[in-house]
Amino acid sequence: MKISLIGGGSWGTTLAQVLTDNGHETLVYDINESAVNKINHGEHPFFSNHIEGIKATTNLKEALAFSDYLVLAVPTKFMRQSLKEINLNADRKLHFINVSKGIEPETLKRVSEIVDEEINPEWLGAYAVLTGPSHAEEVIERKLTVLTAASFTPWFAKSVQSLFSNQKYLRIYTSDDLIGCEVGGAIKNAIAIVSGMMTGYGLGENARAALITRGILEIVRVVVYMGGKKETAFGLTGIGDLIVTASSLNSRNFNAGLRIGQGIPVDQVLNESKMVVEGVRAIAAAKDLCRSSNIELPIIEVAYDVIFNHMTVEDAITILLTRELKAETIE
Ligand SMILES: NC(=O)C1=CN([C@@H]2O[C@H](COP(=O)(O)OP(=O)(O)OC[C@H]3O[C@@H](n4cnc5c(N)ncnc54)[C@H](O)[C@@H]3O)[C@@H](O)[C@H]2O)C=CC1
Ligand SMILES: O=C(CO)COP(=O)(O)O
Repeated sequence: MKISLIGGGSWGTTLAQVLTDNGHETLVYDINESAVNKINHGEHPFFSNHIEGIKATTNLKEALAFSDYLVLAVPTKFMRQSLKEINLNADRKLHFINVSKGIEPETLKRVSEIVDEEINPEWLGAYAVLTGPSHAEEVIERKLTVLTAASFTPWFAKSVQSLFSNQKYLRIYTSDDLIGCEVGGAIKNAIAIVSGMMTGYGLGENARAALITRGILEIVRVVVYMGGKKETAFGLTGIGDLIVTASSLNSRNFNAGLRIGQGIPVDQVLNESKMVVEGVRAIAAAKDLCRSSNIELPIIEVAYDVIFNHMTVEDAITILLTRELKAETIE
């Protein structure tokens, strides 16, 4: 098959390599000319790995003419604008596979909802999210990875499953819980930033295990509040992705938190990150949910104060430790 990828960053280019490995033809669209040139010269724009058989363009019309299947791989901050441009240039039904992880803080919308709002029903075909524990740094080296393709449209979840699965290093499960998968993938980034902060501040593995355990419960609460299934949060797209992101130096979110925990000012950390740190917007979105609902997200609330209100990591930890003592609840 032919598949176009919108966004040729760390993840978009890596997934183009997966699809090429699987025998498909790919065309990557990116607004960054230097990234496009690198891809056309067989270089990954963000890693030192060579890539093979992938073409790239800065011309959106060319990418839309190439395929009816679009992989959406731009950071969620640019997603709405990118979809507006796709809608303006579309001339037939398109099927969307979103691989970005975030919730729009201004609207609390998931990517599938943004697609529904921005793409004219005439051009809107099927939609799926492909998500789970997957650092691009490992996938580009063809290290074993397992993901989930979720859609309200069963044939499309299966179609995404067979496009991306191979018997060498990538296995895809399907799910019908689109909401749970989208929300889990977004909120785990918030907890991953906190994990980095704690590590940067000097806490150890005991603290990280506690954070992952209590953090997944905050993810469950947001998933359920937004209409997803609790069980989904205990699968690849929730706990699986949280484990990999909250404990790896490959994670942009963990790394940003690490530097904040070491005392580097938040603005400096975010300005110096060459790649997207999605968790900052996830923290803002989840904090807003807290304000407008009665869900309890103590970890995300202190993370918000560290990122947006100059609270120190030390004070954030003190706030968590001095909460009222109570029985352990797993919900
Ligand atoms: N890097 C990773 O390991 C993984 C990333 N993701 C998610 O994938 C999404 C993208 O992340 P990365 O690839 O890491 O980001 P990145 O920062 O490496 O690359 C983003 C790319 O998008 C391009 N871009 C920005 N606006 C655009 C537009 N309007 N049209 C076309 N291209 C545009 C940029 O030029 C850049 O090349 C994020 O939501 C991230 O959470 C998901 C799984 C793994
Ligand atoms: O989503 C990811 C791994 O599954 C990538 O996480 P980071 O954006 O923190 O690198």
